[in-house]
Amino acid sequence: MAEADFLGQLQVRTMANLDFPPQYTRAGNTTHNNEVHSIPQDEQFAYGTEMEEKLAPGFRFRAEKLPFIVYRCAYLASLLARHLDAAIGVMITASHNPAQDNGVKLVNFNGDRITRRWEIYADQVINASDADLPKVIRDLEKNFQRSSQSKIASGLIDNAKVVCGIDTRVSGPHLMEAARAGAALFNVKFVDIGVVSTPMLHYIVKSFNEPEFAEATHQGYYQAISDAFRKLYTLTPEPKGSRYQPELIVDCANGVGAPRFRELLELIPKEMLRVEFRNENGELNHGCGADFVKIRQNIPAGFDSEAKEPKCASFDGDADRILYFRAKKGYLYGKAELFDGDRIAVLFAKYLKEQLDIYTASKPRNSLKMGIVQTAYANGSSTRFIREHLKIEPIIAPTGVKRLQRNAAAFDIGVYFETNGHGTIVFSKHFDSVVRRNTDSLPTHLQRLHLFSRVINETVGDAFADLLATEIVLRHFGWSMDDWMQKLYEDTPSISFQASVGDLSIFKTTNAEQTLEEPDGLQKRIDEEVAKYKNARAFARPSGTENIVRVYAEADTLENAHRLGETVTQAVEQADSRHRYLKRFMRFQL
Ligand SMILES: CC(=O)N[C@H]1[C@@H](OP(=O)(O)O)O[C@H](CO)[C@@H](O)[C@@H]1O
Ligand SMILES: [Mg+2]
Repeated sequence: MAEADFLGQLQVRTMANLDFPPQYTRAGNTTHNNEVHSIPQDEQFAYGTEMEEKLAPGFRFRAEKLPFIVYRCAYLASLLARHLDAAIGVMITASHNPAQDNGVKLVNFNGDRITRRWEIYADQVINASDADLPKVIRDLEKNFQRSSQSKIASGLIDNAKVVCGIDTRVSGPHLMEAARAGAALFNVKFVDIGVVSTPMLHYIVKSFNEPEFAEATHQGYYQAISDAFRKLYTLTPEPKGSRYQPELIVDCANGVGAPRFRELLELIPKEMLRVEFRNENGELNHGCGADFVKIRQNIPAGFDSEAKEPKCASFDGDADRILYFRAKKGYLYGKAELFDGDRIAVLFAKYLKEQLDIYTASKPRNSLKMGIVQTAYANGSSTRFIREHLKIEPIIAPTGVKRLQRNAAAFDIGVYFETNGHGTIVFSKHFDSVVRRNTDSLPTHLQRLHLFSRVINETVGDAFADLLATEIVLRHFGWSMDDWMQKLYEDTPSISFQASVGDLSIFKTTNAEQTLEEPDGLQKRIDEEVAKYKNARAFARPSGTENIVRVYAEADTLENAHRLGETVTQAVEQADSRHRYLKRFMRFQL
């Protein structure tokens, strides 16, 4: 098409006569059960926030709000796809939240989150009134007209596409149609990849844009990860006296883990790994799933609480988090003993370090640098183990996986995990050039590093990939669950509290959220309390997702951790009331 024609078309298309399907407007917003659920213009939304990034970017609400939001988000994805001439992802999920909720987030060309600039565009597009939307869109498109035109004119538009996935919620298929309509607004190809885990969507988007990475389909993802697992398995003989068990039970949270992980496992022979599935078809995230297990420290629904089931793992609803657990001995009411994100991270790091040390011994000048990133919530014993036994200084990053990932990206091998089980490993270009080469000609330790890096989903934390990686490493060490619990470190007793406060903004932290700069005097009080206990640590930080201050405390015994946590919570609440009192007093004075 001649450039002038295209320009003409684009101008016509982006003038105010744009045709929006009424069911995806604010006024006509229609839900999956065909009810009109209008969204008033004064209801405003935030994808990210202007000042500070949201911890969980995207939109997440009751599903009935979402049709018009998904429509507009998919339009924005199509604009980005056209601008970059690349595949862009739209994931429709509300993760571990209740079944009635849903959400949407966009995935950039490389499998990463979209940039800040695009988060701000998302807010502009979603918050526009129905009447203003054509103008908002036209103004936005002006910024990209040149790049889109020159690519189109030179015939390079073929890579632009919107790739959309949903989780298992009933509202999903309807929202998929809203996304299809949104992408059609800009005539961009739409690829419906159906019910997938969030990490599969990230992986498939990256695969579309880097065809050498993997084939961009469900099967391509299964194939790439299971191939690496099988090859690594053959390079991983079990040590003498091994107590490793190649079987476990998985809590699927009644989510996407059930159908998709079953398919992945079809490519792994039963003698390598046997998985029994639980919670496949019930109510999503209800009494089960990684978030439930972590917060309640309870055995999920569908599991025998009498310790008959030795090795269990739990996914969340969209399978981007994983925890291992087993029934805690001696508890009648189904308490769970957790093998959390910290323990998984340390297990991976110990394995990787072992392979790396062999490499470094032979090539001292061409070393690969490994780092481990945790948050302040990481159990103090895990941090000490990393420092003292692995001889690596762990980095403590502020809460939110993207912040961990950013820190991890500074290393050749960057392991990052949140305690709640969301994490993965990222690898540098230098790692690629040294390790990800023709596998067969490499010495065993490098082959292992290569294959391990392929079992892992480096785009984002992935419950399936993290499970397979954990099993390989347990087999490598010949470890049972007992060994995994006892041979690394013993968790320091810890407890979390929530303080409800009037104004979150008076709590200002520094030092990766471990120290309070404001309100004045509060940190000094916390320090004085911590000093009263052995092996103790405590901090308070405003949550980034809820209107509460979270308090975390650790000490030599659970009773002491509890006492410390309680005192710190009281101190936080007192600081809050004092602030409220002063504010009222000041108003009175004026
Ligand atoms: C203690 C805790 O679990 N915090 C969670 C929670 O953040 P808060 O800022 O603590 O509300 O939600 C985040 C986003 O999902 C997650 O990354 C983080 O780990
Ligand atoms: Mg999730």
